[in-house]
Amino acid sequence: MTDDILKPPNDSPVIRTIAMPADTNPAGDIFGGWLMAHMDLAAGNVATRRVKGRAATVAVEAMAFLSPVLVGDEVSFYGTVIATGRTSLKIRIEAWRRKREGEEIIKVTEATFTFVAIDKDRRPRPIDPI
Ligand SMILES: CCCCCCCCCCCCCCCC(=O)SCCNC(=O)CCNC(=O)[C@H](O)C(C)(C)COP(=O)(O)OP(=O)(O)OC[C@H]1O[C@@H](n2cnc3c(N)ncnc32)[C@H](O)[C@@H]1OP(=O)(O)O
Repeated sequence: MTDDILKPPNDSPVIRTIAMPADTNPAGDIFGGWLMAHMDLAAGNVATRRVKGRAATVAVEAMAFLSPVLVGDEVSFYGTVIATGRTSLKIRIEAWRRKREGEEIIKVTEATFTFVAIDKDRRPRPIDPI
């Protein structure tokens, strides 16, 4: 097991929430789609701050689910901009779970989202350099 599976990022999470019974699949575990939606939201939040305006998801790279999320888990979504192009940017999102009554934290999934800064007509617009 590599170190990055054992330790979450140092930054504050973009989103931290509790997995609820309404978020489960028929087997009682949390839906993968619930995680994906939160990851998109977290990446969108990071993108919106970076591009100082609207941004749209244009692509998501492969996502593997490493560990199930259970009802009552605290789930934290961390996001980092890893590359910036002319109008697009790539954001790495990691999701980590903590059991309700414990301190152990486990990586659940990770993925790289590509967002495009868009204008009022929903067309790509250049991203300001930092
Ligand atoms: C009232 C408002 C409140 C706001 C409150 C904000 C709150 C904040 C938190 C909320 C956050 C929510 C976050 C949810 C975000 C969605 O849910 S968005 C909805 C889902 N996404 C969509 O509907 C997008 C649909 N796609 C499109 O409209 C068009 O593809 C786009 C995005 C406008 C791009 O148009 P295009 O003609 O493909 O653009 P093109 O010039 O070819 O390429 C532009 C850039 O994208 C890159 N690109 C294009 N396709 C790809 C691809 N497949 N892979 C990688 N890169 C690509 C290009 O390489 C290029 O990059 P740069 O070299 O310029 O850096």
